[in-house]
Amino acid sequence: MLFYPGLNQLDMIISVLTTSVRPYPRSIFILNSLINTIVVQANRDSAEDVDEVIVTQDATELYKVMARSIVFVTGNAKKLEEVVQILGTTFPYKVISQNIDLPEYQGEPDEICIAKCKEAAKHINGPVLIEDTCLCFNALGGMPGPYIKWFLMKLGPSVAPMNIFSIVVIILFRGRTEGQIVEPRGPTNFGWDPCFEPNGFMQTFAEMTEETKNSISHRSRALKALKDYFTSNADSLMTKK
Ligand SMILES: O=c1nc[nH]c2c1ncn2[C@H]1C[C@H](O)[C@@H](COP(=O)(O)OP(=O)(O)OP(=O)(O)O)O1
Ligand SMILES: [Mg+2]
Repeated sequence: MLFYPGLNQLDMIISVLTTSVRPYPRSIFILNSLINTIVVQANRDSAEDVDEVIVTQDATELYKVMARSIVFVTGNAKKLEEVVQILGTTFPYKVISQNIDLPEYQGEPDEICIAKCKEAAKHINGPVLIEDTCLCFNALGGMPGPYIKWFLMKLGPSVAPMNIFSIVVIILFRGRTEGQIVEPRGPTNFGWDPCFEPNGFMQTFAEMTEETKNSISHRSRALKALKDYFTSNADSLMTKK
């Protein structure tokens, strides 16, 4: 069961993240018992797409490893690249990626994230992490916000200068970076990066090094909150029923 009625939204999402102990696609878990029988569990028919094989003598250890995995569901390769970089090696859960183009929902950012998370959890049948990015123009009352993807597709990364802020909601951890919309400068390989100049910087996101963008971006701020939370609660979350 993925969602529990009666819990608040954050608890619901945390439940999605922590309660399943099923094996995930692209991983094979081998329980190598003391009498040397081997049990292989996988979600796929074939073992060709396997990312890693975990061998353990101990069923408890196996379930711990499985319970510590989260599938990041996104169709956006650049997001994945940044999330992996920002979370680094100290995040207490193993992040496995799955390329699924989830529906673009309508509504407030939190509602969109919850709908997207439920849909992702249906595909994965286990703990998932999703992200939805909003680019909000103050002068337009926050629009296009979650609909920025369609604006980008129709207009490209070039929009009239005006004050904006951007919000990323990752699960329900939020990160926000304020800045200006400027004439596009820098590489055009990631969304609206060329036309977003964060306050206090002379460069657009696109012109910055990855390290600089990742030190101030909406995404890194949301992921820092997520990481802090999961790092300080790793043991209790892992055993939460
Ligand atoms: O740091 C960023 N810098 C520049 N552009 C960005 C950034 N982060 C998201 N973006 C773009 C991608 C998409 O055009 C829209 C958000 O839509 P959003 O639904 O969150 O992303 P998506 O559909 O590409 O991937 P996903 O499969 O995770 O939903 O803003
Ligand atoms: Mg999307």
